[in-house]
Amino acid sequence: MQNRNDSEPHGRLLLIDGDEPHAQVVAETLGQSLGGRMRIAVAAGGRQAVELLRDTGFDIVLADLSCLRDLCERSDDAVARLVRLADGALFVAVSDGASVSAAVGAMRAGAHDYVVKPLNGPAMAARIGELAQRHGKGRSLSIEPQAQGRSDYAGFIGASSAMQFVYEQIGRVATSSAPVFITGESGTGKDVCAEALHEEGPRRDKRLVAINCAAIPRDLMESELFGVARGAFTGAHDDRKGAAELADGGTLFLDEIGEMDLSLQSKLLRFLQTGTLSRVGESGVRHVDVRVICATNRNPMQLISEKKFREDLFYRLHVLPIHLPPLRQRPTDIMVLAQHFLARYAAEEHKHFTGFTPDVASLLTSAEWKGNVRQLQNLVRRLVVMCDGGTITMPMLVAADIESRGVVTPVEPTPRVERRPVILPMWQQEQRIIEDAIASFGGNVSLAAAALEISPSTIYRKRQGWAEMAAAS
Ligand SMILES: Nc1ncnc2c1ncn2[C@@H]1O[C@H](COP(=O)(O)OP(=O)(O)OP(=O)(O)O)[C@@H](O)[C@H]1O
Repeated sequence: MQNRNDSEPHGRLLLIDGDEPHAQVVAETLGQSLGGRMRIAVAAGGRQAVELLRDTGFDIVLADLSCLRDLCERSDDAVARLVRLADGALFVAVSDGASVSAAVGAMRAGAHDYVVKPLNGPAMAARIGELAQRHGKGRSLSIEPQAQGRSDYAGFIGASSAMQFVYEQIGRVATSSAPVFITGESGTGKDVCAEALHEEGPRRDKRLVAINCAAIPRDLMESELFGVARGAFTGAHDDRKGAAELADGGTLFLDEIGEMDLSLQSKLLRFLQTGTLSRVGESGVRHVDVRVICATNRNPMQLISEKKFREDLFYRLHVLPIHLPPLRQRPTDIMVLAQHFLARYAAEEHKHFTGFTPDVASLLTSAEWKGNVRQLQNLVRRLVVMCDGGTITMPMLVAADIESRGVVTPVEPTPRVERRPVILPMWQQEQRIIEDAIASFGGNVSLAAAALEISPSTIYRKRQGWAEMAAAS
C-alpha cells in the first residue's frame, strides 16, 4: 500500500472570481485555512473556467455568480454548463447578499451549496469541509471539518495554533470556580477572554460584573468594589451594593488588577480567603459567592518586585493562568480578523467591500501591531468609513493609516498647490536612499548593503565621494 504524504495537496479547487487581486487574496487565505491540502487555481471568468475545467479535473469549484456573464447571459445557465463540465466536483456558488434569487437559481442549476460574500478563508474552509463530509469526499480530500481547528470561539476570531491553545484552555477552566489570571498586551482580547470564561461556564445565567482598577479614582475604588452603607461619607445617601455583591453567583472581573491600591489589595485578599465582605461604613459581614477573573497587561512579577503588587494576593489569584499572545506572534490570524472586521463594519455602514489587494494583505500581515487586535480593528473601521467600497488598495490604506500614524510608514501628503518638484542631483538622491537604508538598520552598514544588494565597501567608497562633492559645492 502506498502511503500518502500528508504535506502534499490532496485535491484541486477552482476559484472563479472576476476580480483578480481579490481572487488572489481569497485563494491565499483559503489555501492557508485548508492547511495547504488543496491546490488552488484561479479563473478570471466563466470562459477561462471552461478552459481550465476541460484541461484539468477539479474536486471543488467555487464560482462567483457575478462574473459568469462572459459565458451566458443568465448566471443559472452558466452554472448548469460549468456543473456539467466539472463532472462530479462539489460546486459552490458565491453570491452577494443582494442576489438571493441568483443563488437559488444556481442551486436549481446543480450547485451543491451557496455562500454569500465577502468570503472569509477559515469560515469558507469549514463550509467546504462540511460539504465534502456530506458528500462522502471528506476523507479522500483530507478536509474533514474537525481537522481544521476553530476559526472563532466565544467572541474570539482567529484560527492560529496559538489561539487554538487559548480556546482549549478557556474550555477547560471555564467550568471551575478557581480564580483565572489573564495576561497579555493591551488589545489582545483580555476582556473578550473574561466574557468567554463566563459564558462558557456554569455561572452564565448570573451576572458578569467588570471593574477597571485603573479607571476608578483610588478613594472610590473600595466602595465600587465592596459597596457602601448609607451615611458612610458625605454623599452616601443610600445603601449601595458594590461590584462583588452585584456579581453574587456569577463572575467578578477585575481588569488592570496591577493598578489596584496596596491597601485595597489587603481587603481583596481577605475577601478571597473568607468569601465575606463589608460595605464601606458597615461593621457586619456579608457572604458573597463569586468567581474571580483578573487581568493585567503588566508583568506581575515585576510589579511584585517593585512592591506594587502583594505576592500573597498574586498567588491567590494566579491559580489558572491564561496568556493571550500578541497579534504579531500569530500572523495567520491577521487577515482573518481583517476580513471579519471589514464584513462587520461594511454591514454597519451599508457599504460593499470585497477584500484587500495582495500588497495590502502582505503589509498588514507583516506589520508590528503594537496595539494588537484593537489597532487592527480601528484601522479597518476607519477604512470602511473613509472609503466608498470595493477592494481596499494601498493608496486607501495609506490615506486611512496616516490618521493613526500606525501601520504604514507615513508618506508626504500630496501638496495642494501644483508645484514643479525640486529635482536633486543624482548623487544626492543616491545618498538619501543609502543613508535611509543605513538608518533603518540602526546604523548597520553591512545589513543596509545586503538589503540594497551592493557591497559594504561600495557604501564606504560612495560616502567618501559624497563628502568630496559636498565640500566642492
Ligand atoms: N481574537 C479576537 N477576535 C475578535 N475581536 C477581538 C479579538 N481580540 C480582541 N478583539 C477586539 O479588540 C478590542 C480590544 O480587546 P480587549 O478590550 O478585550 O483587549 P484587552 O486585552 O482587554 O485590552 P486592554 O489591556 O487595553 O484593556 C475589542 O473590541 C475586542 O472585541
